[in-house]
Amino acid sequence: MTGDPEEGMLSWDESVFRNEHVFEIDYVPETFRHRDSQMQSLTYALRPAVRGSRPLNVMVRGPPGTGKTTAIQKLYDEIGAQTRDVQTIRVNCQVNSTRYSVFSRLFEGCFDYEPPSSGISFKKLFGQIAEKLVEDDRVLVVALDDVNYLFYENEASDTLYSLLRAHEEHPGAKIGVIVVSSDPALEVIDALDTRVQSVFRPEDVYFPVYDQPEIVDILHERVTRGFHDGVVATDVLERVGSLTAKSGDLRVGIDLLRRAGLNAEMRASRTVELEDVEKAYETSKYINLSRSLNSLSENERALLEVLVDHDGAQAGEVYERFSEETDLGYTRYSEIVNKLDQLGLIDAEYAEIDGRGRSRSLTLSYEPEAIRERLE
Ligand SMILES: Nc1ncnc2c1ncn2[C@@H]1O[C@H](COP(=O)(O)OP(=O)(O)OP(=O)(O)O)[C@@H](O)[C@H]1O
Repeated sequence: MTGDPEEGMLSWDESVFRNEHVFEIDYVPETFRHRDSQMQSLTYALRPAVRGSRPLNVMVRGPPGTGKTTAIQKLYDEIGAQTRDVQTIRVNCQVNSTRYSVFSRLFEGCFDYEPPSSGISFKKLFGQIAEKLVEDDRVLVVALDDVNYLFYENEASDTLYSLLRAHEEHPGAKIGVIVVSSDPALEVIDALDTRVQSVFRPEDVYFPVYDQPEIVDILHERVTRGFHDGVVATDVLERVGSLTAKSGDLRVGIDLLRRAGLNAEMRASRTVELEDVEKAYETSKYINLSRSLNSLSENERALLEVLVDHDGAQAGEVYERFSEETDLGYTRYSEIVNKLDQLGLIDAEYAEIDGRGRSRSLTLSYEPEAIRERLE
């Protein structure tokens, strides 16, 4: 960047940011407003754990970017400040999407090191975790964050069943489960096997999308902490709020602020202007898409790549192209189609084809170009 001594211009070693870190993905906000009733319900459910008893199980639901993960983090911090007798672990099911890998993560949380990489049976893995809990007389609270991913892999029922029946196979083991789902189309309870339904009666805690005034209020605090005084004027913040309210995903707003700040710096400006926000929105509005794409396996991405060039084609035709790229059979292919559909990346709709019965047509939910760019 070229230095410019003019009034209102940034010199090369200046920044509009006071603390850019507050816009990063892993930043835990100091204050957590507009979620009092949800925090109360969660506290109520987990209180028994602090007294050494098994807590109530909880089902947390709500669209992406509505504060579910942050609520769990806040709660875990509060519990940690109260007692050492509760082991709290958050499992990101986007990353750990099978029962075995969920329990590997629990093992790591309990022992502070990873389970042997040579691989031990699930039974052993589970046994060691349970033994450790009983030995240390600790209650385990497991949050299965983005649990919808376990459903997409057909692993949810087995995972929950093991967790919920732990005390039967391992007397004295006390485990509470918080399942967190961000898929509005997923009826968590209905999607579980009946054997799990009969033992899983969770407290329901719902996180609705924030409305625009709430979004502006929350983002105002980020602006104060993240930018120098006077960098973001009220009308600019209001614009960020209204763009964010379109999806209700707070991540869009946080990303928007950061990118708009960078755009201002690019112009060597001391203030963020509306044009910086509009330009940033072209990228920030896809933040959820980028997140979903990052969680995909190679085969899942390969299918999307085929679809970018065959948007709207029939499933059979797409399979032909897909099988040229991979050696997967039709059953596995169908499973991937279903997963991409559930993730909201594609729309797989049955349609009549003349004289040939029903077939699915596969349509991308985003512009093909937006997907192509983000797959590269
Ligand atoms: N009330 C709030 N106050 C301050 N920041 C918030 C608040 N709610 C959410 N955030 C911020 O918004 C971002 C998204 O929140 P979070 O990850 O908790 O959402 P989520 O509901 O778990 O999303 P997903 O379902 O996609 O995992 C985070 O950066 C978080 O810090």
